[in-house]
Amino acid sequence: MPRGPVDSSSTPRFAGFATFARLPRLDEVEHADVAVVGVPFDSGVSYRPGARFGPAAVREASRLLRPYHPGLDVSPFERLQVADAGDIACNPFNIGEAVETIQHAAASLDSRLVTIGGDHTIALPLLRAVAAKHGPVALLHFDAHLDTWDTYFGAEYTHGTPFRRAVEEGILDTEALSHVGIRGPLYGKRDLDEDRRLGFGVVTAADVLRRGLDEVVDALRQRIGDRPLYVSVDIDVLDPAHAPGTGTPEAGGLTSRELLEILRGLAGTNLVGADVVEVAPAYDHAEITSVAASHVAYDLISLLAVKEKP
Ligand SMILES: N=C(N)NCCCC(=O)O
Ligand SMILES: [Zn+2]
Ligand SMILES: [Zn+2]
Repeated sequence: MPRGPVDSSSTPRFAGFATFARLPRLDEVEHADVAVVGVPFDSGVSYRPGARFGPAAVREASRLLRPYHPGLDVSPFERLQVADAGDIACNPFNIGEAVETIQHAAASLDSRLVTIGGDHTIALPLLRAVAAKHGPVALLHFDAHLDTWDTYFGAEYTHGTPFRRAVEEGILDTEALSHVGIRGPLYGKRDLDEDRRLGFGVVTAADVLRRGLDEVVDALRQRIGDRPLYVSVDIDVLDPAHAPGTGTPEAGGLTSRELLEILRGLAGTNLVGADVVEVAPAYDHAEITSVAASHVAYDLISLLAVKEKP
């Protein structure tokens, strides 16, 4: 029987250290099927800094999560041993070194990972670690931004470039790459052409509105099939009204309800790892963004649990 969260009906949920969802720490359990790990790194950002404080904010906001997920009909912490692995400590002054550190720390954890960022740079080393175990993976990328740009100021590893690097490195299955929630001004039309050339399909934020959730989910599921799937959620996929606490906000985004419904539509896919990135609490209000991110992480864990359902 897995060790679950602290019981909030006997110990007030606002008391004690904040682990994700009040789960045990990794060193308190023998083995974890799923580990929640923080990566407090934001040296790859192109605008507002502050996502280094994301993991701590999401853990704090996750105190109110409860153990049963009615939408997916699963108690994820009963079905799987889930534990909080703490933070990967990486060099804030050397992005290349930080990328290596994150890759090796992720690879050394013997659990499926749900990672809390940190800026989007961290998706690259996380994907490297996943691909080392599963081979090239399908990618479902929720974001306002393509994040397939080439370089910023000549830098290869930034929060706007992880998925171009990942395609170049051959760690993504280029038959099954999708962005969801794309919107906002670009540098030029070429951005879209190059993104398409890399193999990505785009579901814009407007598509979610106009085509509707069921059609979007069906199209995404068809593209994913039964391939091993990595889900990367940049919280700025949400409208700034739903996620003000982020570094590169863009108007016209998804509601948190739409995002959670799309995630729930992924039940039964072969999810192998996920991240939630770009929570920058200094720009947040009333924990709007970190609450949304904690629910996204909870849904991702629940998807992993549903997958294991007999
Ligand atoms: N990955 C995030 N959040 N943002 C990328 C923005 C890149 C830019 O400044 O154009
Ligand atoms: Zn973004
Ligand atoms: Zn991003």
